[in-house]
Amino acid sequence: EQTGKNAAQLSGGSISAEKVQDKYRQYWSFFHSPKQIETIDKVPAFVDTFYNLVTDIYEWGWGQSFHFSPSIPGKSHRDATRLHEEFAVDLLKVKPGDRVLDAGCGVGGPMRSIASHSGANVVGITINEYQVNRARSHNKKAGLDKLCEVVCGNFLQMPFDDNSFDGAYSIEATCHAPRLEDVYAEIYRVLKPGSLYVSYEWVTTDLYKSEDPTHVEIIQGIERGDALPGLRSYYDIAKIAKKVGFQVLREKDLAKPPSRPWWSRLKMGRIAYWRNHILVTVLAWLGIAPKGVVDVHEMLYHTANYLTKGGETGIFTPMHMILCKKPESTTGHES
Ligand SMILES: C=C(CC[C@@H](C)[C@H]1CC[C@H]2C3=CC[C@H]4[C@H](C)[C@@H](O)CC[C@]4(C)[C@H]3CC[C@]12C)C(C)C
Ligand SMILES: C[S@@+](CC[C@H](N)C(=O)[O-])C[C@H]1O[C@@H](n2cnc3c(N)ncnc32)[C@H](O)[C@@H]1O
Repeated sequence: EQTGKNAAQLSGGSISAEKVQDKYRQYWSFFHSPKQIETIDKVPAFVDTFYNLVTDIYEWGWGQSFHFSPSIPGKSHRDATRLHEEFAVDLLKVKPGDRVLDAGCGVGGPMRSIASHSGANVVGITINEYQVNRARSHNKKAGLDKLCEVVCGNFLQMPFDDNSFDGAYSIEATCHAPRLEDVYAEIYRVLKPGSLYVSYEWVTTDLYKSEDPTHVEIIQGIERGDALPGLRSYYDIAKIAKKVGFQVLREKDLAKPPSRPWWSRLKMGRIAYWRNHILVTVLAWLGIAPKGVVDVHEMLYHTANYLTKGGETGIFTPMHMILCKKPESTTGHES
């Protein structure tokens, strides 16, 4: 992580440099014609395009774990991130040698902490091929390629056998699914009976009021800057988990006090964003970084502001935790 991306290596993921700007326009066209985003089967391709555009900037400006965590006084962001990841796998009660699924693994930051902490074998899946290559290379560098495997695929139709995992987790990833029941049903299918699944969900909280235009603007800003087909309410998560057959063991918004704000890291970065903006603009002007990178960086800057407002107003959380169990006997679903 310390020797990660530098600005001169910014790219458009698997998109060739000259097409980055077009792909950025295509990304926005999803929001300009809402019908497209409602066409559920187009969402994975739209999410893939998004991650081609942002993966390098995320790694460069945030690190290898593409998620938030509550800040912890006296601890670095890196340690706070790792503890948030270890908390997830501790809930799963897996042992060394068990096989654990990471649904939506990014470039594998969480996978590596979780494998080292638990000794379990982690299999990650991501829709984005560029992330697969980055994750594999990081796993190798970290000496964790024996414990960590990465597969390119869609978590709505996973290339894994039924009942083949001893545990599963998803960190800030299932928010990209147009219908949460589809990804939860897939995770349910691949888990062995009696195994646990934990997810950190992006949701609107009970403070969100759909009749308040400021609230609507913040939530739309988050959706547009983060490739989300539509944020769900916290209220729907457990209902959907039960619908696909899970027993819900625990549910908690990990952002609520006494947790410290997850958005303070975003707020503190204001000066860094300006420095980054200048750097990206100069690199694009010199022809070193692809042209569209400047637009993508600007979009992320605005997204950071919407996310901060979502955190400050309390109408949004990126860490609504749900812990589920696939029953030992799977005949008949709970209502
Ligand atoms: C879970 C998801 C991603 C969450 C976060 C990892 C990212 C959300 C917004 C991102 C960022 C915003 C501002 C960028 C800044 C302008 C740039 O200079 C450096 C990178 C940023 C800080 C960037 C880093 C990652 C985020 C915090 C979603 C997609 C479901
Ligand atoms: C915000 S990133 C989080 C990554 C990782 N969990 C982390 O915390 O670093 C969301 C991830 O979900 C993946 N994803 C989104 N939709 C997907 C889909 N339909 N199938 C597989 N992966 C998907 C993205 O490719 C990305 O890797």
